[in-house]
This record gives sequence, structure tokens and C-alpha cells, in this order.
Amino acid sequence: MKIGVLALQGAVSEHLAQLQQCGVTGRPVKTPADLAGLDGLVLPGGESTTIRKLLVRENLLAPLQELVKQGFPIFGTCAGLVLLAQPESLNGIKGTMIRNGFGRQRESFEADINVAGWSKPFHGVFIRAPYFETVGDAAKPLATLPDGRIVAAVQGNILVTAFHPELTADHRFHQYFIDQLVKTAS
Ligand SMILES: NC(=O)CC[C@H](N)C(=O)O
Repeated sequence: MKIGVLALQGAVSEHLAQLQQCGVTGRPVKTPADLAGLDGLVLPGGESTTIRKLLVRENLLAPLQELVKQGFPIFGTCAGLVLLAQPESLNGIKGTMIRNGFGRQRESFEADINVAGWSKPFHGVFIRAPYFETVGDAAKPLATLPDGRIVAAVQGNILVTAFHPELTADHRFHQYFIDQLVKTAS
């Protein structure tokens, strides 16, 4: 199994390390040719407007839009969630998404969050994070803050978290992506 990590900006090596923890070799993706032979793709955090510009410049936006249409497994964290939720970007998950949704005072914070079906909470690291107010009928919220903001969700083969699992030692989200999305798709 090969999983790519979009390597235009953001915490690329941390995602590669998490995949390694799951026993999977990751490959940095910088060009359309790097997508060949992959079974799944991770979109790291960073700044979604910058990543989008780089995707256009590197001729990666159209190939990624095509992969989304084909139901290819993609896991987006933070800015990756933003790109997957924007209809004009990757259009991979429907919902009302609020960018930088926690405002200035809570630009960055950490919170233990409960994930549907998991016995132990997951430590969420939020950095200028987005959230979903609501998700579409085809999407399923996986984690919701006590105030109702949706911070992890899945729609078909698209998994998104508003927080950064790659910045913790806990690789359960990467494992979930591999077991529930990548393995069932390939
Ligand atoms: N840590 C992050 O990925 C921040 C995301 C950023 N605020 C955006 O909207 O793109």
C-alpha cells in the first residue's frame, strides 16, 4: 500500500511519520506524476489559500478534483479540510464550513474530543482551525465539540479533521483512514 502526502506546504514529515507508525510507507506528492500508483492521499494543514495557489501552479488541482470524483481515499487535516469542503476547490465533503472558525482569542487550543465509536478520547490540537456548522446528508460527523461544532467527519472515502492528529503521538486517525477508507477502496 502506498499513501501520498501532498508536500507543497505544511506538516508533511509529521504525516509521513504517522503513516510509518501505521506500517505504511508514505510518499511526498509535489507533481501530478507523484500521484501514480497511490492508494490514498493525505492533505496536510497549512494555509488553504496558499496551498490552493500552489495546487494550481503545480497543475495538481484538476488531477485532485478528478480523484475526488472517482471516490479516491483522501484524508484532509485543517487546511486540507478547508480545501476538501470548498465546492470550488476539491468539493469532497458537503457542509457549512467556517474557516478560522474559532476567532482570535482561541486561535490555537487543545481539547480532548470524543470520537464516535472510540473508547478513549483523542487529543485535538487546533491551530486557526475551521469547523463545520452542519454537514450534508451523505457525510457523517465523527467528532463534535460540546458546543456542537463538528470537527471530524467522513463522507464516502473522504476523511477530514479540523485539528492536527499528526502533531500528537496518537495515530488512530491515520489508522482509521488506512483501515476504513484505503483498504476498503483498493
Ligand atoms: N492549521 C491550519 O491548517 C490552518 C488552516 C487555515 N486557517 C486555513 O484556513 O487554511
